[in-house]
Amino acid sequence: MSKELIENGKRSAAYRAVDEHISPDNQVVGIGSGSTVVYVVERILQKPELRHITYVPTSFQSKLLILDNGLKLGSIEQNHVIDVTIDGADEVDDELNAIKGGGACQFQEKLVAEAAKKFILVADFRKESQRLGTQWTQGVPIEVVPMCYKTVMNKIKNALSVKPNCVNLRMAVKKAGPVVTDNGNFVVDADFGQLQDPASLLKEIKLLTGVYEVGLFCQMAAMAYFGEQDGSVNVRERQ
Ligand SMILES: O=C[C@H](O)[C@H](O)[C@H](O)COP(=O)(O)O
Repeated sequence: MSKELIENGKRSAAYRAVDEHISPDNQVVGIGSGSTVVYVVERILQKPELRHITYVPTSFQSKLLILDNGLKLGSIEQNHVIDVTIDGADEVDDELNAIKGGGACQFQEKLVAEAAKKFILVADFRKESQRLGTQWTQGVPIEVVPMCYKTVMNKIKNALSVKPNCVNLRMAVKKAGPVVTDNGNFVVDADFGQLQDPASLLKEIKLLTGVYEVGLFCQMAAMAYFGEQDGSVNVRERQ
């Protein structure tokens, strides 16, 4: 798969979503995390009429993206109501359920998505599927409080109605030891194969003591934009 095709896909999805959902009437906009959202900010910067807007980040990466580009930074404490949040995804199904957290940002992302009147997903063609767990096979990202990571992993293996194929503590790449999130927690990736009922699985995992947030965003997005290999953008709308 050429990197150029993937980047073009991310860019075209992000540009279209900004064009259709962020307007000068907006006061507060949520900025997701990850590599696709970089193109969201790129498009915003091309529109001087969007400069007055306050942008609320969903991670340290997204905060830097806002600050380094001279946009107005806001916080969720100051802005409980957000006009629209645009974010990336690791996989999105037919009903606009999404797996998120490939970059370990799912907690703040969910917070900012929930505060938004409209939540929009942007992704390249690799993220589009009929059923979650088809394209994204690394597992559902689950943020856990460090002292309970072992007990949570055991409960995921033994106490849920769906048995996982494997459960891994996510390890850092350029640091010894586990990934540490922006909230000081660890991430466990639990592979359940294709998900038959993501909403029920989300509820079950969320109830485990020590779970901080689950990277399943069920029925939250209003629309998803996928940048395709031929340069077009496929738009899915929640029914
Ligand atoms: O934790 C990370 C986020 O959920 C990202 O939005 C997600 O991983 C998609 O990232 P990317 O746009 O880099 O594929």
